[in-house]
Amino acid sequence: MSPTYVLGIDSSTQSCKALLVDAETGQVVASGRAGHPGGTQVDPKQWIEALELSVAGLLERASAVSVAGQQHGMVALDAQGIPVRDAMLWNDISSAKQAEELIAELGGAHDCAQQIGSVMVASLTASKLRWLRENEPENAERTAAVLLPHDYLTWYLGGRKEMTTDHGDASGTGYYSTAQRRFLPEVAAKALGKQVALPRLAEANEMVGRSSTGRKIAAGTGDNMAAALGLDLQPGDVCVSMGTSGVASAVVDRSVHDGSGLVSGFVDATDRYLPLACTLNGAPVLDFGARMLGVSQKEFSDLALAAEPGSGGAVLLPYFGGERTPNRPDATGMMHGLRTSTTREQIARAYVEGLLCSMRDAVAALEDATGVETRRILLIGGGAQSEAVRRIAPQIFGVAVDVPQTAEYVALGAARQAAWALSGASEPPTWNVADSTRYEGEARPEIYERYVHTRDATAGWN
Ligand SMILES: Nc1ncnc2c1ncn2[C@@H]1O[C@H](COP(=O)(O)OP(=O)(O)O)[C@@H](O)[C@H]1O
Ligand SMILES: O=C(CO)[C@@H](O)[C@H](O)COP(=O)(O)O
Repeated sequence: MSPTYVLGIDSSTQSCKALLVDAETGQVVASGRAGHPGGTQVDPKQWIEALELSVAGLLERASAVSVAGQQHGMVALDAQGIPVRDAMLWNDISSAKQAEELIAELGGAHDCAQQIGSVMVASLTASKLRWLRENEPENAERTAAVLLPHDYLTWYLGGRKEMTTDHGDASGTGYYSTAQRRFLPEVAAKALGKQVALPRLAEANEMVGRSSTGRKIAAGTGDNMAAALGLDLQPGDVCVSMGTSGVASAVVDRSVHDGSGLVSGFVDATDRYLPLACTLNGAPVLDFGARMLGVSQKEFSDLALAAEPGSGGAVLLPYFGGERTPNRPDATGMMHGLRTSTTREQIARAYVEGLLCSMRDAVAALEDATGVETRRILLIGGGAQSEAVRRIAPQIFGVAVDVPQTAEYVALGAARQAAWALSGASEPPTWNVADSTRYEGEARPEIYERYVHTRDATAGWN
Protein backbone atom coordinates (compact mmCIF):
# COMPACT_ATOMS: atom_id res chain seq x y z
CA MET A 1 0.00 0.00 0.00
CA SER A 2 1.41 3.42 -0.87
CA PRO A 3 2.05 5.75 2.09
CA THR A 4 -0.34 8.53 3.05
CA TYR A 5 1.26 11.97 3.10
CA VAL A 6 0.33 15.13 4.96
CA LEU A 7 1.62 18.64 4.32
CA GLY A 8 2.65 20.99 7.13
CA ILE A 9 3.13 24.67 6.35
CA ASP A 10 4.95 27.26 8.48
CA SER A 11 4.11 30.78 7.33
CA SER A 12 6.52 32.59 9.66
CA THR A 13 7.91 36.09 9.71
CA GLN A 14 10.75 35.69 7.24
CA SER A 15 9.58 32.83 5.04
CA CYS A 16 7.05 30.14 4.24
CA LYS A 17 8.25 26.54 4.64
CA ALA A 18 6.39 23.39 3.70
CA LEU A 19 7.16 19.79 4.67
CA LEU A 20 5.59 16.75 3.05
CA VAL A 21 5.52 14.07 5.72
CA ASP A 22 4.59 10.40 5.93
CA ALA A 23 1.42 10.46 8.07
CA GLU A 24 2.26 7.12 9.67
CA THR A 25 5.89 7.66 10.67
CA GLY A 26 6.47 11.43 10.63
CA GLN A 27 9.34 10.99 8.16
CA VAL A 28 9.92 14.10 6.01
CA VAL A 29 9.92 13.15 2.31
CA ALA A 30 10.07 16.54 0.57
CA SER A 31 10.16 20.23 1.37
CA GLY A 32 9.64 23.67 -0.16
CA ARG A 33 10.44 27.21 0.89
CA ALA A 34 9.89 30.78 -0.29
CA GLY A 35 10.82 34.13 1.29
CA HIS A 36 8.54 36.80 2.75
CA PRO A 37 9.21 40.52 2.39
CA GLY A 38 10.91 42.28 5.29
CA GLY A 39 9.28 44.91 7.50
CA THR A 40 6.60 44.79 10.14
CA GLN A 41 3.64 45.43 7.81
CA VAL A 42 2.96 43.08 4.91
CA ASP A 43 0.33 42.75 2.19
CA PRO A 44 -1.22 39.29 2.93
CA LYS A 45 -1.18 38.67 -0.84
CA GLN A 46 2.57 38.17 -0.47
CA TRP A 47 2.05 35.38 2.05
CA ILE A 48 -0.25 33.69 -0.49
CA GLU A 49 2.41 33.99 -3.20
CA ALA A 50 5.08 32.50 -0.91
CA LEU A 51 2.70 29.73 0.18
CA GLU A 52 1.93 28.82 -3.44
CA LEU A 53 5.64 28.68 -4.27
CA SER A 54 6.54 26.58 -1.24
CA VAL A 55 3.75 24.00 -1.73
CA ALA A 56 4.22 23.64 -5.50
CA GLY A 57 4.42 19.93 -6.34
CA LEU A 58 3.74 18.96 -2.71
CA LEU A 59 0.09 19.82 -2.03
CA GLU A 60 -1.15 17.39 -4.66
CA ARG A 61 0.74 14.52 -3.00
CA ALA A 62 -0.86 15.19 0.40
CA SER A 63 -4.14 13.84 1.73
CA ALA A 64 -4.40 16.68 4.24
CA VAL A 65 -2.73 20.01 4.90
CA SER A 66 -2.41 22.33 7.87
CA VAL A 67 -1.08 25.88 8.12
CA ALA A 68 0.81 27.19 11.15
CA GLY A 69 1.59 30.90 11.14
CA GLN A 70 3.36 33.70 12.94
CA GLN A 71 1.11 34.70 15.85
CA HIS A 72 -0.87 37.88 16.51
CA GLY A 73 -0.71 39.61 13.08
CA MET A 74 -3.82 41.68 12.35
CA VAL A 75 -5.46 40.86 9.01
CA ALA A 76 -8.38 43.29 8.88
CA LEU A 77 -10.87 42.48 6.12
CA ASP A 78 -13.71 44.54 4.63
CA ALA A 79 -17.20 43.15 3.97
CA GLN A 80 -15.95 41.57 0.71
CA GLY A 81 -13.04 39.83 2.46
CA ILE A 82 -10.43 42.23 1.01
CA PRO A 83 -7.69 43.44 3.41
CA VAL A 84 -8.37 47.08 4.33
CA ARG A 85 -4.59 47.67 4.65
CA ASP A 86 -1.35 45.73 5.03
CA ALA A 87 -1.33 43.26 7.92
CA MET A 88 0.41 44.60 11.04
CA LEU A 89 2.73 41.90 12.35
CA TRP A 90 3.52 40.75 15.90
CA ASN A 91 6.78 42.74 15.83
CA ASP A 92 5.15 46.04 14.87
CA ILE A 93 5.34 47.94 18.13
CA SER A 94 3.60 51.13 17.05
CA SER A 95 0.62 49.92 19.09
CA ALA A 96 2.49 50.09 22.46
CA LYS A 97 0.41 53.07 23.67
CA GLN A 98 -2.82 51.31 22.67
CA ALA A 99 -1.79 48.23 24.68
CA GLU A 100 -1.45 50.46 27.76
CA GLU A 101 -4.90 51.94 27.13
CA LEU A 102 -6.49 48.50 26.89
CA ILE A 103 -4.76 47.29 30.07
CA ALA A 104 -6.27 50.26 31.92
CA GLU A 105 -9.71 49.61 30.41
CA LEU A 106 -9.54 45.95 31.43
CA GLY A 107 -8.88 46.96 35.05
CA GLY A 108 -5.07 46.96 35.20
CA ALA A 109 -2.36 44.38 34.53
CA HIS A 110 -3.55 41.76 37.01
CA ASP A 111 -7.19 41.83 35.86
CA CYS A 112 -6.12 41.90 32.23
CA ALA A 113 -4.07 38.72 32.72
CA GLN A 114 -7.01 37.09 34.50
CA GLN A 115 -9.34 37.86 31.60
CA ILE A 116 -7.19 37.14 28.55
CA GLY A 117 -4.30 35.08 29.98
CA SER A 118 -1.73 37.79 29.21
CA VAL A 119 -1.03 41.39 30.03
CA MET A 120 -1.71 43.20 26.76
CA VAL A 121 1.41 44.15 24.79
CA ALA A 122 1.90 45.90 21.45
CA SER A 123 2.25 42.52 19.71
CA LEU A 124 -1.28 41.29 20.46
CA THR A 125 -3.98 41.71 17.82
CA ALA A 126 -6.28 43.69 20.12
CA SER A 127 -3.67 46.46 20.51
CA LYS A 128 -3.43 46.67 16.74
CA LEU A 129 -7.21 46.95 16.37
CA ARG A 130 -7.13 49.90 18.78
CA TRP A 131 -4.22 51.41 16.81
CA LEU A 132 -6.33 51.15 13.65
CA ARG A 133 -9.24 52.86 15.31
CA GLU A 134 -7.08 55.77 16.51
CA ASN A 135 -4.83 56.19 13.49
CA GLU A 136 -6.90 55.08 10.50
CA PRO A 137 -10.55 55.52 11.52
CA GLU A 138 -11.77 55.06 7.94
CA ASN A 139 -10.03 51.65 7.75
CA ALA A 140 -11.40 50.73 11.18
CA GLU A 141 -14.89 51.62 9.97
CA ARG A 142 -14.46 49.41 6.87
CA THR A 143 -13.21 46.45 8.93
CA ALA A 144 -15.88 43.75 9.00
CA ALA A 145 -13.78 40.75 10.11
CA VAL A 146 -10.35 40.18 11.62
CA LEU A 147 -8.19 37.11 11.05
CA LEU A 148 -4.75 35.94 12.11
CA PRO A 149 -2.14 35.11 9.44
CA HIS A 150 -2.78 31.34 9.72
CA ASP A 151 -6.56 31.86 9.60
CA TYR A 152 -6.22 33.97 6.46
CA LEU A 153 -4.13 31.35 4.65
CA THR A 154 -6.39 28.49 5.79
CA TRP A 155 -9.39 30.45 4.51
CA TYR A 156 -7.58 31.10 1.21
CA LEU A 157 -6.69 27.41 0.75
CA GLY A 158 -10.30 26.42 1.41
CA GLY A 159 -11.63 28.70 -1.34
CA ARG A 160 -12.58 31.60 0.99
CA LYS A 161 -15.62 29.90 2.49
CA GLU A 162 -16.00 29.66 6.26
CA MET A 163 -13.50 31.68 8.36
CA THR A 164 -12.01 29.50 11.10
CA THR A 165 -9.21 29.56 13.63
CA ASP A 166 -7.97 27.31 16.46
CA HIS A 167 -7.79 27.88 20.21
CA GLY A 168 -3.98 28.09 20.27
CA ASP A 169 -3.58 30.98 17.86
CA ALA A 170 -6.82 32.63 19.08
CA SER A 171 -5.33 32.76 22.59
CA GLY A 172 -2.79 35.30 21.30
CA THR A 173 -5.33 37.82 20.05
CA GLY A 174 -6.02 39.60 23.34
CA TYR A 175 -9.76 39.01 22.87
CA TYR A 176 -9.89 35.37 23.94
CA SER A 177 -10.42 33.99 27.45
CA THR A 178 -7.83 31.30 28.11
CA ALA A 179 -9.68 30.25 31.30
CA GLN A 180 -12.99 29.78 29.47
CA ARG A 181 -11.49 28.80 26.10
CA ARG A 182 -13.74 31.13 24.11
CA PHE A 183 -13.51 34.41 22.23
CA LEU A 184 -14.38 37.64 24.01
CA PRO A 185 -16.05 39.52 21.11
CA GLU A 186 -16.83 42.42 23.44
CA VAL A 187 -13.09 43.00 23.97
CA ALA A 188 -12.47 42.98 20.21
CA ALA A 189 -15.33 45.49 19.83
CA LYS A 190 -13.92 47.62 22.65
CA ALA A 191 -10.53 47.67 20.89
CA LEU A 192 -11.85 48.49 17.42
CA GLY A 193 -14.75 50.70 18.49
CA LYS A 194 -17.31 48.56 16.67
CA GLN A 195 -18.50 44.96 16.38
CA VAL A 196 -16.23 42.82 14.23
CA ALA A 197 -16.72 39.25 12.93
CA LEU A 198 -14.31 36.69 14.38
CA PRO A 199 -13.56 33.28 12.86
CA ARG A 200 -15.21 30.14 14.23
CA LEU A 201 -13.08 28.33 16.81
CA ALA A 202 -12.41 24.86 15.43
CA GLU A 203 -11.37 21.83 17.47
CA ALA A 204 -7.69 20.90 17.41
CA ASN A 205 -8.27 17.74 15.34
CA GLU A 206 -11.00 19.12 13.10
CA MET A 207 -11.03 19.33 9.30
CA VAL A 208 -12.30 22.79 8.41
CA GLY A 209 -12.44 22.61 4.61
CA ARG A 210 -11.05 21.29 1.35
CA SER A 211 -8.66 22.79 -1.18
CA SER A 212 -9.75 23.36 -4.77
CA THR A 213 -8.33 19.92 -5.61
CA GLY A 214 -9.99 18.15 -2.69
CA ARG A 215 -7.15 18.07 -0.12
CA LYS A 216 -8.54 18.11 3.43
CA ILE A 217 -7.58 21.17 5.48
CA ALA A 218 -6.98 20.97 9.23
CA ALA A 219 -7.57 23.92 11.57
CA GLY A 220 -3.92 25.06 11.69
CA THR A 221 -2.47 26.98 14.64
CA GLY A 222 0.13 29.54 15.75
CA ASP A 223 3.77 28.82 14.97
CA ASN A 224 4.80 28.33 18.61
CA MET A 225 1.90 25.93 19.23
CA ALA A 226 2.89 23.97 16.12
CA ALA A 227 6.51 23.78 17.30
CA ALA A 228 5.35 22.28 20.62
CA LEU A 229 3.30 19.71 18.69
CA GLY A 230 6.20 18.93 16.34
CA LEU A 231 8.63 18.50 19.24
CA ASP A 232 6.08 16.61 21.36
CA LEU A 233 7.20 18.71 24.35
CA GLN A 234 7.15 16.80 27.66
CA PRO A 235 7.10 18.05 31.28
CA GLY A 236 10.52 19.53 32.14
CA ASP A 237 11.20 20.40 28.47
CA VAL A 238 11.56 24.05 27.61
CA CYS A 239 11.61 24.96 23.95
CA VAL A 240 13.85 27.90 23.10
CA SER A 241 13.16 29.12 19.58
CA MET A 242 15.41 31.63 17.88
CA GLY A 243 13.53 32.71 14.79
CA THR A 244 12.85 36.37 14.13
CA SER A 245 11.48 36.34 17.67
CA GLY A 246 13.11 34.58 20.59
CA VAL A 247 10.65 32.36 22.45
CA ALA A 248 10.85 30.23 25.58
CA SER A 249 7.79 28.00 25.96
CA ALA A 250 6.57 24.93 27.83
CA VAL A 251 3.43 22.81 27.74
CA VAL A 252 1.48 22.78 31.04
CA ASP A 253 -1.91 21.50 32.22
CA ARG A 254 -3.44 24.68 33.62
CA SER A 255 -3.98 28.17 32.26
CA VAL A 256 -1.33 30.67 33.33
CA HIS A 257 -2.15 34.30 34.23
CA ASP A 258 1.06 36.24 34.84
CA GLY A 259 0.24 39.73 36.09
CA SER A 260 3.88 40.80 35.64
CA GLY A 261 3.28 40.57 31.91
CA LEU A 262 6.54 38.74 31.17
CA VAL A 263 4.79 35.48 30.33
CA SER A 264 1.87 35.23 27.92
CA GLY A 265 -0.49 32.48 29.03
CA PHE A 266 -1.43 31.00 25.67
CA VAL A 267 -3.30 27.78 24.88
CA ASP A 268 -1.51 24.99 22.98
CA ALA A 269 -2.68 23.10 19.89
CA THR A 270 -4.23 20.28 21.95
CA ASP A 271 -6.28 20.73 25.13
CA ARG A 272 -3.42 22.06 27.24
CA TYR A 273 -1.63 25.40 27.64
CA LEU A 274 1.51 26.98 26.22
CA PRO A 275 2.82 29.77 28.44
CA LEU A 276 5.63 31.56 26.68
CA ALA A 277 7.99 34.47 27.05
CA CYS A 278 8.78 36.16 23.74
CA THR A 279 11.51 38.60 22.80
CA LEU A 280 11.37 40.81 19.74
CA ASN A 281 15.04 40.19 18.97
CA GLY A 282 15.91 36.61 18.01
CA ALA A 283 18.22 35.37 15.23
CA PRO A 284 18.38 38.78 13.46
CA VAL A 285 20.70 39.84 16.33
CA LEU A 286 23.26 37.44 14.81
CA ASP A 287 22.55 38.72 11.29
CA PHE A 288 23.19 42.26 12.52
CA GLY A 289 26.41 41.29 14.32
CA ALA A 290 27.76 39.47 11.25
CA ARG A 291 26.88 42.46 9.07
CA MET A 292 28.62 44.88 11.45
CA LEU A 293 31.79 42.77 11.32
CA GLY A 294 31.46 42.23 7.56
CA VAL A 295 31.55 38.43 7.80
CA SER A 296 29.33 35.46 6.91
CA GLN A 297 27.30 33.65 9.55
CA LYS A 298 29.86 30.83 9.54
CA GLU A 299 32.78 33.25 10.03
CA PHE A 300 30.84 35.06 12.74
CA SER A 301 30.31 31.79 14.58
CA ASP A 302 34.01 30.91 14.24
CA LEU A 303 35.00 34.35 15.57
CA ALA A 304 32.68 34.01 18.57
CA LEU A 305 34.06 30.58 19.41
CA ALA A 306 37.63 31.90 19.22
CA ALA A 307 36.99 34.31 22.13
CA GLU A 308 36.99 33.31 25.79
CA PRO A 309 33.71 33.02 27.78
CA GLY A 310 32.63 36.45 29.01
CA SER A 311 33.89 38.26 25.90
CA GLY A 312 36.55 40.17 27.85
CA GLY A 313 33.79 42.05 29.70
CA ALA A 314 31.82 43.20 26.61
CA VAL A 315 28.06 42.90 27.24
CA LEU A 316 25.38 43.27 24.55
CA LEU A 317 21.78 44.20 25.36
CA PRO A 318 20.22 43.08 22.06
CA TYR A 319 17.07 45.22 22.15
CA PHE A 320 17.51 46.49 18.59
CA GLY A 321 13.84 46.49 17.63
CA GLY A 322 12.53 47.67 21.00
CA GLU A 323 11.79 44.82 23.42
CA ARG A 324 8.89 42.91 24.86
CA THR A 325 10.82 40.79 27.44
CA PRO A 326 11.66 42.99 29.31
CA ASN A 327 8.82 45.29 28.22
CA ARG A 328 10.81 48.18 26.74
CA PRO A 329 9.13 49.02 23.43
CA ASP A 330 11.32 52.12 22.96
CA ALA A 331 14.64 50.44 23.77
CA THR A 332 17.55 50.19 21.35
CA GLY A 333 20.57 47.88 21.28
CA MET A 334 23.51 48.66 23.54
CA MET A 335 27.09 47.37 23.95
CA HIS A 336 28.77 47.93 27.33
CA GLY A 337 32.23 47.16 28.68
CA LEU A 338 34.33 47.99 25.61
CA ARG A 339 38.06 48.67 25.94
CA THR A 340 40.71 49.60 23.38
CA SER A 341 41.91 46.00 23.81
CA THR A 342 38.49 44.50 22.88
CA THR A 343 38.89 42.18 19.89
CA ARG A 344 36.57 41.34 16.97
CA GLU A 345 36.32 37.83 18.40
CA GLN A 346 35.10 39.24 21.71
CA ILE A 347 32.56 41.47 19.93
CA ALA A 348 31.21 38.46 18.02
CA ARG A 349 30.99 36.40 21.19
CA ALA A 350 29.27 39.28 23.04
CA TYR A 351 26.50 39.17 20.38
CA VAL A 352 26.00 35.44 20.90
CA GLU A 353 26.16 35.71 24.70
CA GLY A 354 23.80 38.74 24.71
CA LEU A 355 21.24 36.89 22.59
CA LEU A 356 21.46 33.80 24.80
CA CYS A 357 21.25 35.88 28.00
CA SER A 358 18.08 37.54 26.72
CA MET A 359 16.74 34.01 26.11
CA ARG A 360 17.76 33.07 29.64
CA ASP A 361 15.66 36.02 30.83
CA ALA A 362 12.76 34.48 28.92
CA VAL A 363 13.38 31.02 30.43
CA ALA A 364 13.61 32.53 33.94
CA ALA A 365 10.33 34.40 33.45
CA LEU A 366 8.69 31.18 32.29
CA GLU A 367 9.97 29.28 35.34
CA ASP A 368 8.80 32.05 37.71
CA ALA A 369 5.31 32.25 36.24
CA THR A 370 4.65 28.52 35.93
CA GLY A 371 6.80 26.79 38.54
CA VAL A 372 8.16 24.69 35.66
CA GLU A 373 11.65 23.41 36.40
CA THR A 374 13.76 23.31 33.27
CA ARG A 375 15.40 19.89 32.91
CA ARG A 376 16.48 20.28 29.33
CA ILE A 377 16.28 22.90 26.62
CA LEU A 378 15.32 22.13 23.05
CA LEU A 379 16.88 24.72 20.78
CA ILE A 380 15.11 25.39 17.46
CA GLY A 381 14.66 28.16 14.86
CA GLY A 382 17.15 29.61 12.37
CA GLY A 383 19.51 30.85 15.12
CA ALA A 384 19.95 27.27 16.36
CA GLN A 385 21.84 26.58 13.10
CA SER A 386 24.75 28.59 14.50
CA GLU A 387 27.49 26.38 16.00
CA ALA A 388 28.47 29.20 18.36
CA VAL A 389 24.91 29.45 19.68
CA ARG A 390 24.76 25.68 20.20
CA ARG A 391 28.09 25.48 22.04
CA ILE A 392 27.74 28.61 24.17
CA ALA A 393 24.08 27.91 25.11
CA PRO A 394 24.83 25.36 27.92
CA GLN A 395 27.22 27.88 29.55
CA ILE A 396 24.46 30.48 29.70
CA PHE A 397 21.46 28.25 30.51
CA GLY A 398 23.32 25.96 32.91
CA VAL A 399 21.56 22.82 31.60
CA ALA A 400 22.06 20.47 28.67
CA VAL A 401 20.80 21.76 25.34
CA ASP A 402 19.37 19.46 22.66
CA VAL A 403 19.24 20.56 19.05
CA PRO A 404 16.66 18.43 17.21
CA GLN A 405 17.75 17.06 13.87
CA THR A 406 14.79 18.09 11.73
CA ALA A 407 15.21 21.83 11.52
CA GLU A 408 11.62 22.85 10.72
CA TYR A 409 9.61 21.93 13.80
CA VAL A 410 6.78 24.38 13.15
CA ALA A 411 6.01 22.84 9.75
CA LEU A 412 6.43 19.38 11.27
CA GLY A 413 3.93 20.23 14.00
CA ALA A 414 1.46 21.48 11.41
CA ALA A 415 1.93 18.19 9.53
CA ARG A 416 1.29 16.28 12.77
CA GLN A 417 -1.92 18.23 13.28
CA ALA A 418 -3.00 17.38 9.72
CA ALA A 419 -2.24 13.68 10.33
CA TRP A 420 -4.18 13.85 13.61
CA ALA A 421 -7.24 15.37 11.95
CA LEU A 422 -6.98 12.83 9.13
CA SER A 423 -6.86 9.92 11.57
CA GLY A 424 -10.01 10.98 13.42
CA ALA A 425 -8.30 9.84 16.64
CA SER A 426 -8.62 11.66 19.96
CA GLU A 427 -4.82 12.03 20.32
CA PRO A 428 -2.15 13.16 17.85
CA PRO A 429 -0.19 10.33 16.19
CA THR A 430 3.00 9.13 17.86
CA TRP A 431 5.94 9.93 15.61
CA ASN A 432 9.46 8.90 16.42
CA VAL A 433 11.18 12.10 15.31
CA ALA A 434 12.99 12.99 18.50
CA ASP A 435 16.60 12.52 17.26
CA SER A 436 18.72 15.37 18.48
CA THR A 437 22.32 16.36 19.18
CA ARG A 438 23.14 17.12 22.81
CA TYR A 439 25.40 20.07 23.74
CA GLU A 440 26.83 20.23 27.25
CA GLY A 441 29.30 22.59 28.91
CA GLU A 442 30.35 24.13 32.17
CA ALA A 443 27.82 26.69 33.45
CA ARG A 444 29.19 30.25 33.50
CA PRO A 445 26.72 32.12 35.74
CA GLU A 446 28.94 35.24 35.88
CA ILE A 447 28.13 35.99 32.22
CA TYR A 448 24.40 36.15 32.87
CA GLU A 449 24.98 38.09 36.11
CA ARG A 450 26.89 40.79 34.22
CA TYR A 451 24.10 40.92 31.63
CA VAL A 452 21.45 41.30 34.35
CA HIS A 453 23.46 44.07 36.00
CA THR A 454 23.78 45.97 32.70
CA ARG A 455 20.11 45.38 31.85
CA ASP A 456 18.91 46.69 35.21
CA ALA A 457 21.32 49.61 35.31
CA THR A 458 19.99 50.84 31.97
CA ALA A 459 16.26 50.40 32.67
CA GLY A 460 14.46 53.50 31.48
CA TRP A 461 17.08 54.34 28.85
CA ASN A 462 16.00 54.36 25.23
N1 LIG B 1 23.67 29.34 10.48
C1 LIG B 1 23.00 30.38 11.00
N2 LIG B 1 23.57 31.17 11.93
C2 LIG B 1 22.92 32.22 12.46
N3 LIG B 1 21.67 32.59 12.10
C3 LIG B 1 21.05 31.86 11.16
C4 LIG B 1 21.66 30.72 10.57
N4 LIG B 1 20.78 30.19 9.67
C5 LIG B 1 19.68 30.97 9.72
N5 LIG B 1 19.83 31.98 10.60
C6 LIG B 1 18.90 33.08 10.89
O1 LIG B 1 17.66 32.57 11.32
C7 LIG B 1 16.62 33.49 10.97
C8 LIG B 1 15.47 32.74 10.33
O2 LIG B 1 15.00 31.79 11.24
P1 LIG B 1 13.53 31.21 11.14
O3 LIG B 1 13.35 30.33 12.32
O4 LIG B 1 13.32 30.65 9.79
O5 LIG B 1 12.68 32.57 11.30
P2 LIG B 1 11.13 32.85 11.22
O6 LIG B 1 10.46 31.58 11.71
O7 LIG B 1 10.91 34.00 12.14
O8 LIG B 1 10.78 33.20 9.81
C9 LIG B 1 17.24 34.52 10.04
O9 LIG B 1 17.43 35.72 10.75
C10 LIG B 1 18.54 33.84 9.63
O10 LIG B 1 19.55 34.76 9.27
O1 LIG C 1 4.88 36.94 18.80
C1 LIG C 1 5.32 35.81 18.89
C2 LIG C 1 4.93 34.91 20.01
O2 LIG C 1 4.12 35.53 20.96
C3 LIG C 1 6.29 35.31 17.84
O3 LIG C 1 6.92 34.14 18.25
C4 LIG C 1 5.59 35.15 16.51
O4 LIG C 1 4.75 34.01 16.56
C5 LIG C 1 6.58 35.08 15.35
O5 LIG C 1 7.40 33.96 15.38
P1 LIG C 1 8.69 33.73 14.42
O6 LIG C 1 8.30 34.11 13.06
O7 LIG C 1 9.80 34.53 14.98
O8 LIG C 1 8.99 32.27 14.54
